[in-house]
Amino acid sequence: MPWPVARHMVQKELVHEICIHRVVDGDEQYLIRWRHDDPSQAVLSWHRLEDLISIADVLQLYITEYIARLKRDHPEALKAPSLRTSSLKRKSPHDEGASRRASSLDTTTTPDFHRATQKLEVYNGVLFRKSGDIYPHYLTSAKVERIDATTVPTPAMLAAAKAEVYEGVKKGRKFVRAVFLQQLAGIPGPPVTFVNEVNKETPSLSFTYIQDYVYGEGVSREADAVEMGCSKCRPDMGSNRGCEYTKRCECLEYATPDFRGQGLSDEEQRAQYEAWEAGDLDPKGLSKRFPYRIDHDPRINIKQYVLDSFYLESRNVLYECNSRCRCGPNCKNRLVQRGRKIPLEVFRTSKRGFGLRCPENLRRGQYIDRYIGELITDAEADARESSSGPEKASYLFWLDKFANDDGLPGSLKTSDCYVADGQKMGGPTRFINHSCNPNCRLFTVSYNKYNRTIYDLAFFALTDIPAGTELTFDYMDLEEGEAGQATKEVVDEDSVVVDCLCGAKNCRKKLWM
Ligand SMILES: C[S@@+](CC[C@H](N)C(=O)[O-])C[C@H]1O[C@@H](n2cnc3c(N)ncnc32)[C@H](O)[C@@H]1O
Repeated sequence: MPWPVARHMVQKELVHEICIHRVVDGDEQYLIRWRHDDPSQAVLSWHRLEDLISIADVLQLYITEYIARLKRDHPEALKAPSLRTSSLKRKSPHDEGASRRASSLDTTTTPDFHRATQKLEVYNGVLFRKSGDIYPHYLTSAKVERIDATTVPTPAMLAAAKAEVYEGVKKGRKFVRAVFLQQLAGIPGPPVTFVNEVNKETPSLSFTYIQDYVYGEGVSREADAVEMGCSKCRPDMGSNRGCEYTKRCECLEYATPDFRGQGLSDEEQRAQYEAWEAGDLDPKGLSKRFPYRIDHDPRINIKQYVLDSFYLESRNVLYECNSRCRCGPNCKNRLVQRGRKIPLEVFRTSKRGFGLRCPENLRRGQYIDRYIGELITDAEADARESSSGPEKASYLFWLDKFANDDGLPGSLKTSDCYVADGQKMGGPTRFINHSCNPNCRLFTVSYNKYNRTIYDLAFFALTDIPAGTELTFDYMDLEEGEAGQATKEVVDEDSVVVDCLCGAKNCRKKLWM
């Protein structure tokens, strides 16, 4: 359900900050400082929550900082009964209806967007309204109430805000929560719900839910010009005749070869595989391991395609068919591209911020969702990483699977690789936390064997995962033998140290080693 159209919203680009709040006749109001070249002359105006939908992220930041200050300066204020008698009831992760209900707007706390903004107190200017938006207008007229904007919030305003203590932002917090639920409700596919039974926090609203990569500056999809589909496969040809006849499917040309059924001993098969991995064996014309297999879950008698065990235990690339292929839309070599099929739930963990889980049982090899974000260049990723804190590393994924891969055409240098940055935009998988003993893994999925720079990152379940279990993956995902090397590289750079709180027996104690 989309937001009801607000008749009057503050123009986000023109807002400098929210300075303070107050409660008037039970209505929470927030004082906006509008942008102005001269800070002392800035227009200031009080607004009710319904005006603030376009700056709900600014409101969230204001409330978060206000509560942090209260916690520090007036811890007794947070012991007010209102905080303890939380109205946030536990919603069962299995009760889809409850979560759905929660995501529709609560009319007791959600402002009436259709109510016109009534008379507002404005200093240093006036407000005018155009196409549903509110703009400030600086005025020098003697009739306009003037204030030195640099003295705001005044001691009287601060005292009023303090007197209200925690209660003063209660509706604001609910408003922020409602906006977040609305964001989740806008994600296509099975529901993505939200539960927080730990505290009253809401995930950041400074995040845009997108459905595919958003290309940043310097990122181009050029390589798609050479995209080719398989030409010898035919629609609905069935097992061992369509793309599953992997010797013939051109999309699978670079997929993992299958040395089974050729009378080779296990050792010979392994030697062949190692030769292929080292780039010493041309995969052309060899049978390939098909990426997906049918899985039958006897508990619910459902058959579905899951990732083949061999791939699940490796980190090999999954090659799927594409829109230019002759095999057609029913081809079994299309799973990730069909999108998420499972519901998800964002929830508050006790020590690691928010996390993600699935309210249904997941089968080993089951596809979960993609990791998406803004696609940026390697240079831009380096710049963003060095200008932010260590947290940044958790959101950057280098698409470097094919870097320095001399065995394949189109191999590239790491500096030519793109990077998916999921910090400001992405999907619900941005909430997946790290574990040193994970139950999911991120795989490379290519739809174009010639495009080595842009491919999908897709999460699959590594084990059967019971409903409601937190989904995790290893942020480092080192292959055997890589650990020592990686430790040295990152520690030498002296950059990223975040304590790992995954609690696994084999915990490496650091998120980045
Ligand atoms: C991609 S985000 C995951 C979602 C995050 N918990 C949130 O609330 O938005 C990565 C961040 O989560 C936290 N995190 C994830 N796994 C963790 C772990 N095992 N131990 C400690 N913090 C973790 C760290 O702050 C990390 O930078």
